[in-house]
Amino acid sequence: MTAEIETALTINNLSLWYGDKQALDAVSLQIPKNRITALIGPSGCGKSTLLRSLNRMNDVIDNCRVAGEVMLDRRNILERGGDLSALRRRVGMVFQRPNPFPKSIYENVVYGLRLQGVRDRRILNEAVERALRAAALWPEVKDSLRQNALTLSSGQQQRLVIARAIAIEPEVLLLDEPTSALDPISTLVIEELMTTLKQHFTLILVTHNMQQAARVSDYTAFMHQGKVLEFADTDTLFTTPGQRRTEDYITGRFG
Ligand SMILES: Nc1ncnc2c1ncn2[C@@H]1O[C@H](COP(=O)(O)OP(=O)(O)OP(=O)(O)O)[C@@H](O)[C@H]1O
Repeated sequence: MTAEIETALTINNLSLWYGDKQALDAVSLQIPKNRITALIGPSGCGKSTLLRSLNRMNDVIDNCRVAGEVMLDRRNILERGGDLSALRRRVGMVFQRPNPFPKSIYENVVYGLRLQGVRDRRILNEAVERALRAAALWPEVKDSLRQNALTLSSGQQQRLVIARAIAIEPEVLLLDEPTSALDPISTLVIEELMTTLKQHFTLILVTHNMQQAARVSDYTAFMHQGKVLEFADTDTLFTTPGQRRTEDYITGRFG
């Protein structure tokens, strides 16, 4: 990685077990700031587990044990006793299926701000417009902010969920297969959106779609059986992979 690129998150020797099953095995990665990093690899290799570790979503799973460090600004976010809501304000997450709340478009976007105690109507209005513009949804919904979010199409719902995540201005946005439930046109809209969002946020994207990883990401980590086998800038990883397994996977020979 070139020297001028800052690091948003540093993962040191991260291992994770679900009961006796080891799902992550000594993962170390430096996630570049204001870039898109894709996590790819065959089903069950640990992509979602790694992503979910970065805002401690695995905490709720019984029998889940972690070792290692995830450093965000020189603090290990895995330390016990850390403030989880503060962490999730800094590291937001978007899931495979759009999951807006059954509330108005407006209330979805201001949800996190209201939790933080923001009441000033002007601040909330500005945040709604800013987040919806950033999520490329404003022109479509600006006249129907009081409409129930569940009346939107799935592609619009996913952009709304992204607006909800970015309204509280996290530093890192985790995206777990954010387009796998969408049609090709909505997928392209979200892919374009990701490339504009990286100006303000660090994005980490789990995807099964090799073309998507190649199209949108700046860096790619190839995972296999809980390990990161290869991490490189996306062009290098896709054109001249350093490992035989990476090559076999990206050319469709396994996985
Ligand atoms: N809650 C859980 N309890 C027990 N085992 C789990 C749990 N979640 C995941 N696993 C196991 O951990 C391993 C890694 O799973 P993970 O979902 O992280 O992989 P993945 O690469 O994201 O897979 P996919 O591409 O299929 O979504 C798999 O063997 C999976 O079965």
